[in-house]
Amino acid sequence: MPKIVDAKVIITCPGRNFVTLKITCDDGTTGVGDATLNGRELSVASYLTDHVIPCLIGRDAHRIEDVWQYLYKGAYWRRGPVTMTAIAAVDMALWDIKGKIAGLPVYQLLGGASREGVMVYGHANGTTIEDTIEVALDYQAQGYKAIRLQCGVPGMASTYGVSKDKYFYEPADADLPTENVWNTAKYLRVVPELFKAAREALGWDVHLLHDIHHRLTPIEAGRLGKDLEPYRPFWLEDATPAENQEAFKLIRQHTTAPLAVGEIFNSIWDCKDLIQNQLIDYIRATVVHAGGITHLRRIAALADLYQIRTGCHGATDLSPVCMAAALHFDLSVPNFGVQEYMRHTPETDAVFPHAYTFENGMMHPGEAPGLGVDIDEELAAGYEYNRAFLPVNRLEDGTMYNW
Ligand SMILES: O=C(O)C(=O)C[C@H](O)[C@H](O)CO
Ligand SMILES: [Mg+2]
Repeated sequence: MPKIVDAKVIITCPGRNFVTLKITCDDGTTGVGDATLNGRELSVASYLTDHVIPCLIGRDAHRIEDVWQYLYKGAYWRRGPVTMTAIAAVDMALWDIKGKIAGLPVYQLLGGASREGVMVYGHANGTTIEDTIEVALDYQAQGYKAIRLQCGVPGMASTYGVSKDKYFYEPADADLPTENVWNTAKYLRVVPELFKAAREALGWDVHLLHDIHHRLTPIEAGRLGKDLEPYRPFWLEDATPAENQEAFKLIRQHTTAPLAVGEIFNSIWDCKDLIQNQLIDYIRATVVHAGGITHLRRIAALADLYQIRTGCHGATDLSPVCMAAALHFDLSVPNFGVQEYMRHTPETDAVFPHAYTFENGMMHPGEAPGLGVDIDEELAAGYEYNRAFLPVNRLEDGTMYNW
């Protein structure tokens, strides 16, 4: 058995913060797992270093399911983003080790490829509708088959999804949270205009997505869904906060726009009712925040019973380690839908050398044994942790709102 003899947490900031777990076995095999929880990074680092790593030393690295159950049930305090991100990091690292020892890419251990490649969507953003369309046209020219459209809202200084850079979206940007301002009525006017312009410019052969980022009430989301139906959206993402899973019933009663939710979910219990009542079409839970490959497969298996497909979150705060793990999962899972792909900066790509590739709107995890991604520790050490927060959002009268 490959015995775990060492594990450590590596924190680095090649343009943004990433937390990585690296596990070493007695035969020298190493595995990596992403443990990044945007804006709350150090809590997971401490959870791993102070509470998980001591329990890993001496264990059989091949017993992935047993280690998962040991960390989940053994914590007593189940679920929650910090716990589940820490478990995910261990899980990813153990799949990486198993693949390396077997001499196989992880997707082969998950049952092999169910498709030739993984369709990804890019994030096209701009201050105005025209700017956004220009970026979307560029994505289309690069071969993207699916594009998420986010534009500024006239009369509002800033909003989710619109960054200073056309191609890199990075919301965590300050030593303390930035304050955004929100006006639902203004937003509801601009998005149908954006989709109308996009269909005129991009045609009908490309999937168009939109992220509402938890900002509408269910009835407002129903209204927006109806307004967008003529433009055939691929999905509306995070239409309303999902703590109350029943809320999605109301949206469903009013629109046939497909619904995607789950990037902040951390366990199957967050989406059980949404799935079993067929209130969504895509589940966006991710490898890093929802308990690793092991738990995400369980969520996907439940979703498959109800013809719900996967659509994993893949923003820049999910490291290349998570991206690699997601691609192995995506390639193998029967009910794959789409994968988000926000490219990382060259500095991040250099710290995390990886085998995955992008070509013509499709990605592939590559054939390297394990996850096919590593961390260059020397390079990582050159980028010191830099505290950053996600923004907060207030209504125009100052009321705290959903970001
Ligand atoms: O990429 C997305 O869909 C997002 O909603 C981005 C998130 O705001 C971001 O990953 C939070 O850390
Ligand atoms: Mg989102």
